[in-house]
Amino acid sequence: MSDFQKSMYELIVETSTNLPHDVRRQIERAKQKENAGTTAALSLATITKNIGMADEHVLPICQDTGMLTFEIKVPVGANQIKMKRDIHEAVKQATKDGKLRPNSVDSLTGENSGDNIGEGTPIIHFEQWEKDEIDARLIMKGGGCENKNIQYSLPAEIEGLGRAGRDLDGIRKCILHSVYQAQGQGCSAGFIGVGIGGDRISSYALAKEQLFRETDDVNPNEKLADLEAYILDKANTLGIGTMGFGGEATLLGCKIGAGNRLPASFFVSVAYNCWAFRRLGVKLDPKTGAISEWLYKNGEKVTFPEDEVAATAEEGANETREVVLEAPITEEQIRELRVGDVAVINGMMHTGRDAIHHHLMENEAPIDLNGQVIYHCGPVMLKDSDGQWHVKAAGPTTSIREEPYQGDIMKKFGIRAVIGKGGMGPKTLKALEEHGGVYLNAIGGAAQYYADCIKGVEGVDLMEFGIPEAMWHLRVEGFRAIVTMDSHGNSLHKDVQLSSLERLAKHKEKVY
Ligand SMILES: O=C(O)C[C@H](O)C(=O)O
Ligand code: SF4
Repeated sequence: MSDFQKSMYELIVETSTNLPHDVRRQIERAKQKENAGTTAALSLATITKNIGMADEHVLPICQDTGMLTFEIKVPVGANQIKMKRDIHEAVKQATKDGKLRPNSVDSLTGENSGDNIGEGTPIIHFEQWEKDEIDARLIMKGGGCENKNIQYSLPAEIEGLGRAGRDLDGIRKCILHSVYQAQGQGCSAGFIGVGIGGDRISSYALAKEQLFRETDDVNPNEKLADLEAYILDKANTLGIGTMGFGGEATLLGCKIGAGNRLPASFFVSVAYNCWAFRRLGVKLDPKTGAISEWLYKNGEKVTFPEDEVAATAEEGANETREVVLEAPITEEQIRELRVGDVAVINGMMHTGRDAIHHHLMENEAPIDLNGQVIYHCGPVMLKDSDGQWHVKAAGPTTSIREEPYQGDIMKKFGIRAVIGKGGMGPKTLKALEEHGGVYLNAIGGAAQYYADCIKGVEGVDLMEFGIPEAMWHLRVEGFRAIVTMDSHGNSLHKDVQLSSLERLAKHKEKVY
């Protein structure tokens, strides 16, 4: 099986860089629904441009290359120990080549292993079957959408929907609520896999398993097929939209599986996957380990036009105001910004995510941050032979994790703008108002699109936190992000959350 390692390397690279055909078709469908010129349409155009760029340059679609999970079916007698070793080598190589971000972090020390190999990572499941061939599938599910997974234990009281009992209607309420509670934070429009029954663990496993179904298949169980169609239809009336900016496309796929449960337990588990739905598979010759067939590549491969972002921006030009910002930014400049404006950033910005925010609470900053822009981002970086760093992927990370720190840090260091995704909460909103700060929402997952705006890496501090968590000093040009929280107490996120809750409550009445 000399080719097995090579095949696994190909599977990893392809999964990270080339979105499956069925996923592309769903994104295209969502695009048709959005009205040209709206923020939702502009965001979707950025997403599709990013998909094209990743494909063309063979680079990660999103900088968070996720928790690598391999599901492998093998004929009797296959050497699983050797296969596991080969997968580890392939993962290390793909990390070295910038196709994967080093994503394996020691939970106790915080140390990043640097090569994606660590206690429990990557996840590899083997199962024997009676067929002669090997079937290897891989899903790379990012941390932001993983954080939006949710598990319900019925009966339960569901926000907006009331009592959910141990029946199909109770299940319906849980699933609808799961989409509402994710808002835009898992980089909507997303896909969900649902597991009904089992114990807590197998229920979640069943949910994740559903994500391996083709997005346009039909559930053989009629009741579940009906529920899937219902959820897809109704979730798209919630008005959460792409990145939670409001709009028509909130959910792109819903797949539900059911297993038996214990008499005393009734779990409904939901695995939320962002639009950057990276899962592929291959069939392999068991003797050589060579790829004989790719999975999830049947039907039309939609490719997206390159110039659509510019065209969509133009169509919306009458409704949105563009403001150019370059650090150091003054309080007056910030006070002029309103929710809905598009900020175009030139000059310097500095990355800072979980470890940096935690660090800055207690320590001084490594550089003067007065009037500066902080970017919630953990990029994929590669060093060349001259010791110069290059950005390989650099989209935003979920900002809400910094909610306990952000306001204090902005005030302490005089930071004027933070860029991230998914929005922040009341504490930050209040600080923006008091201090004169702004929150800018970049398009989650658009890691190639933003990497292209980064024209130079001027340095790095706090590398001891690992590549994704270090503070990178980046020089950018034409980096576009939308003002979604301003210094006048306005928050698009708050508004969308409230209006989507009202819409959710319309589905309170019994359906099943
Ligand atoms: O870790 C990241 O870079 C992003 C993460 O997947 C997120 O969605 O917040
Ligand atoms: S940043 Fe968004 S697109 Fe990327 S892994 Fe996280 S949730 Fe998915």
